[in-house]
Amino acid sequence: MMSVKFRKLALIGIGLIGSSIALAARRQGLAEMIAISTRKSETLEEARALNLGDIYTLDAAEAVRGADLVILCAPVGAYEAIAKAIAPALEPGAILSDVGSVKAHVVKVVGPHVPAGVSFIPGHPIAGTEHSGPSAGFAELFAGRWCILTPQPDVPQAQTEKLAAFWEGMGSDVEIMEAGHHDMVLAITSHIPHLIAYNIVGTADDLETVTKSEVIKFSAGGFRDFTRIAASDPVMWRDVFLTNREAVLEMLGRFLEDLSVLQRAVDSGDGPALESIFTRTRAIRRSIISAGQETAAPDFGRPHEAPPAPAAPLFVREHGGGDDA
Ligand SMILES: NC(=O)C1=CN([C@@H]2O[C@H](COP(=O)(O)OP(=O)(O)OC[C@H]3O[C@@H](n4cnc5c(N)ncnc54)[C@H](O)[C@@H]3O)[C@@H](O)[C@H]2O)C=CC1
Ligand SMILES: O=C(O)C(=O)Cc1ccc(O)cc1
Repeated sequence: MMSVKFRKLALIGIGLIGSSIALAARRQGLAEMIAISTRKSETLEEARALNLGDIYTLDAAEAVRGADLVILCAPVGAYEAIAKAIAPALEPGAILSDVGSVKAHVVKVVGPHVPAGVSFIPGHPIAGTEHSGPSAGFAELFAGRWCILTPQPDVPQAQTEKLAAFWEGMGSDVEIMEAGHHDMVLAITSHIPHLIAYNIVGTADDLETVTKSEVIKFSAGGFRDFTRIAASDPVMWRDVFLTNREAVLEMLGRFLEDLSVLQRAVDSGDGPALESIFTRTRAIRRSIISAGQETAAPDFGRPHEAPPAPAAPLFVREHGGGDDA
């Protein structure tokens, strides 16, 4: 594994992800100096009290001046304004990256502001929690987790390798992907699951026939898991759904079709259909576990192998189903 040390790492935004990068980069000796910039002075003071960096400033351009690695760690909706503000201060030879949960939008709004000679390599660590803010971070967050990089066409290979070495230094495995494809993959594996969690917790809260105290008192494991996800940061997730609209709507369409298959099976008392769907999904969960991807409790050190893809579509839709339905 290639080892790397950046001269000055600038983190713009210092919540869960920014603070985890600061802690991991310092622990692993991946940067000589860490500059931190936030929008609000309270957050900056919180970061200073936690001793997350070496330089603290409310001026993002000042943070990136002289930096050879700049990582945007704010909600995606703030990126365009940040890109405009830092563009004149970015040094030739620097790497500009980010950690946002969507990628095509980031390429679209940040890309036009990137000066010549700066390598723009958007990224996304597939690691997080439902907590937010500078005190939520921890150095082990990225260990054993994937980080997806989406290098832009004219970026020198050596720069991508340097950024990959940085993430590997924090314990991640790196995969290179095209931004639009990333957004499709994450829409189904992360964005739709969050939407479902926000919805089910809201629905349960709105019921008249079942009281709030009954929901709390009798919430079984499944519902509790949903409430954890539904506690995720509202601003960050608002921005995910505003900026990955197309991929989310495409996957949501598929999801709703499959949900109506289940609805019909319940309505008509079709036991064999229900059992067959549940048998397939149980096998998928077991294949993920046997590949070492998931454990019963959160485990930040687990390895990750892609689970085998199911051989056939899980749901048979009325119009015949199939991958391109
Ligand atoms: N929370 C998670 O589990 C994961 C989040 N991400 C991505 O990481 C990014 C940051 O997320 P978190 O650290 O979880 O959020 P967070 O809410 O913990 O932190 C965001 C930080 O950004 C800064 N900020 C907020 N608004 C800003 C603005 N308008 N201009 C400049 N700075 C601003 C503040 O310092 C704030 O503390 C997001 O783009 C998100 O999509 C990626 C992987 C996992
Ligand atoms: O807390 C959880 O279960 C998550 O799903 C964390 C997460 C949230 C957003 C991302 O873009 C990546 C990972």
